[in-house]
Amino acid sequence: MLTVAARHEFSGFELDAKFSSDHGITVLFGASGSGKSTIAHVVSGLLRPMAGHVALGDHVLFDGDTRIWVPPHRRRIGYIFQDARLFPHLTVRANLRFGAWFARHRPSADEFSRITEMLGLGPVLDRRPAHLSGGEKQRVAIGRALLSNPRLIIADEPLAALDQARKAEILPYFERLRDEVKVPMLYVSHSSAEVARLATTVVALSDGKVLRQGEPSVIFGDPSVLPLGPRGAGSVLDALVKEQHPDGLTELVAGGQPLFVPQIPHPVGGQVSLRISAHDVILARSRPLDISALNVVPCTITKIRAGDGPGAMVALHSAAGSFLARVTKRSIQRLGLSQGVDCFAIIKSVAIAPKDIS
Ligand SMILES: Nc1ncnc2c1ncn2[C@@H]1O[C@H](COP(=O)(O)OP(=O)(O)OP(=O)(O)O)[C@@H](O)[C@H]1O
Repeated sequence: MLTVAARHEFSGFELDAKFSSDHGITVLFGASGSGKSTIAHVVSGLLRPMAGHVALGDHVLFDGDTRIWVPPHRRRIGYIFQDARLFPHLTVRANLRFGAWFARHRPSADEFSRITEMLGLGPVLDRRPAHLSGGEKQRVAIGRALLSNPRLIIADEPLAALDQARKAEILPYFERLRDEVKVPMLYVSHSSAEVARLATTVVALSDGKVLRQGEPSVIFGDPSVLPLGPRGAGSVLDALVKEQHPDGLTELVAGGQPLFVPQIPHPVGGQVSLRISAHDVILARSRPLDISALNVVPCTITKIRAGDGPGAMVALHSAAGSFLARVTKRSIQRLGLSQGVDCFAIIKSVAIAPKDIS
């Protein structure tokens, strides 16, 4: 369990954040300048805050009152940066071993091959970083962090420097890390799509403070937690794969509600979480007939939040889970939408891309 309470001031910025996280991936999520990296630095020991308390389990890393301060190299924290930061003159194998050596850990041959296999690094072990793709470099950085036998891994925007194709290549490795490796991870991101796929817990930050903490489906179903503005908003639903249809669609079921998406490779019975962008949801007061969209979900409006511009965010509750819909204020008025009103959310199947499903 990671417990963080930190207060710090830079000129013009005040951090006053408190949260705790347990297993899996805890994502620090917020707009640029909200304090994500500052918190990561406090936890890793790169920054000593003015006051607070940081502990990993019963291991106190920092305590302002009792002046406990464990230096970074003694914290047993593996760090994954935006750029992989590998040693250019060392092979992949030597880079991986360096992580272990630096942490004074001697991984067994078994541990080494389990981790290199999990990250698909077998074929590149004898190459130098100059001969690796951006995605491969980042996989080596993940392996190096894991081989240092860490109590916690911090990944600071690990996908930010990669193009879309490389991002898609790396995301499944982080999913495997979350699901198969028992080391908890603190993951810094401002991409809501990334958060929706990876997060076990989201800590939403704004102006150096924790707005809310919770599961992604709860955080993204709340229109008041939009640190990135409406464009990044979307909800996360948990669903089961029900059937693969021969016309290229996969049928999911969420809380008894069928949802059709473009075919995904998951087996029938498998569990997935899917991100639905608030922009891809249309609202209707009555069930629309003769409509091309395949997903029509009965909902009740739980909250409406109007912005300064023409748009508004509508939070909806349905059997499938909580949704967000981005509509205009004019539509809200025209349809007579308000809290407690029943309506139908319409989602185009093709709006849910495979990258939004994990
Ligand atoms: N060493 C420093 N000295 C002065 N100000 C700093 C320092 N480090 C960070 N800040 C300021 O603190 C604020 C929070 O920065 P931080 O890097 O934690 O944000 P972030 O959420 O990680 O942003 P981004 O997504 O852009 O990386 C910013 O206003 C930044 O300019």
